[in-house]
Amino acid sequence: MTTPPQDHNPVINQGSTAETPDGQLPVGHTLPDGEALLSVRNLKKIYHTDGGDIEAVRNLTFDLPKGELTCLVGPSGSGKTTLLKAISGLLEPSAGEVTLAGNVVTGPPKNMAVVFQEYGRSLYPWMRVRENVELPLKVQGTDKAQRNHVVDEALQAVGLDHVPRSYPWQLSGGMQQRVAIARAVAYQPEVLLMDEPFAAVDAQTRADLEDLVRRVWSQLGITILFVTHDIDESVYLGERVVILSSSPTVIQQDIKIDLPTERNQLETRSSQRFSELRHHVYEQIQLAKEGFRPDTAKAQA
Ligand SMILES: Nc1ncnc2c1ncn2[C@@H]1O[C@H](COP(=O)(O)OP(=O)(O)OP(=O)(O)O)[C@@H](O)[C@H]1O
Repeated sequence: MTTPPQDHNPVINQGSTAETPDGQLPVGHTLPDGEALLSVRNLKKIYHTDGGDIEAVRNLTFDLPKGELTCLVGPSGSGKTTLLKAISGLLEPSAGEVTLAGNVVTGPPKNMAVVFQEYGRSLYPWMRVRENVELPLKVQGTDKAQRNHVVDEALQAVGLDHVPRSYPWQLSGGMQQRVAIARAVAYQPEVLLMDEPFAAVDAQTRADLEDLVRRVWSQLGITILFVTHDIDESVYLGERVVILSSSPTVIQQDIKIDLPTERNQLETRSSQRFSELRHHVYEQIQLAKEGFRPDTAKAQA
């Protein structure tokens, strides 16, 4: 694997001193002007609670180029959801900013869609599958002919074109999550954020949904940021894995995943490279859990 060029000026470098495999990207690296679709700059989030302030995210910087599938992985409670909510405009950052296609995010942007873990709560039970998928397009004012076309395509993409008239509660958990993905895809977002979307489904369904996400990504060219605490999932899915430190979170490492674009649950997961990458990410998460912090390690160096 070749090490990518490191000539992007880091705004900040929260870099890890831990051993890393080839292909590690400079932490906190930024892309030249105009190359990033999504930019996170010095993002900080402090929750003010009765029990005191909780700093969840600390001065985090990274870029997502258009069309990349990136996984964010970190220990439980590290701040993954907080970061995703701030990126999606659902949570106001305490400092720093997020820009999407050059525009500062101050609320949920039109060209972004989010899929959450709780598919059961994200679908309207009184609406049929088709109506659920169609709803955001209706709200957006898309005309009926175009809506029909886009909804058909989205249902087909997730393999649910045979149940358009079912209600969500008539479907399995995995099928409901596919409806949520179809709805996000039908909306034709530039960026799709996914927050542990498969945490509540069984292992076999999870594997199918992972392949579905990669298929949708390669067919439609959407930029995807996928949050997970599952190390294997992050390596299998991502073209890049951003590892978060424990709370208050900073980027611990940023790794390019040099597995083939065509992935297969059996072959890819049993390949030597998958095992090496998985091993590396696992070690980093263990370090994070033990309290290793790239920012303090650097200060002490
Ligand atoms: N609404 C809130 N008010 C106060 N503190 C919060 C709030 N939401 C999250 N936190 C705190 O911020 C930190 C990060 O939480 P967050 O849910 O973002 O982590 P996470 O990595 O998504 O966790 P998990 O993997 O367990 O879902 C934690 O210390 C959490 O207690």
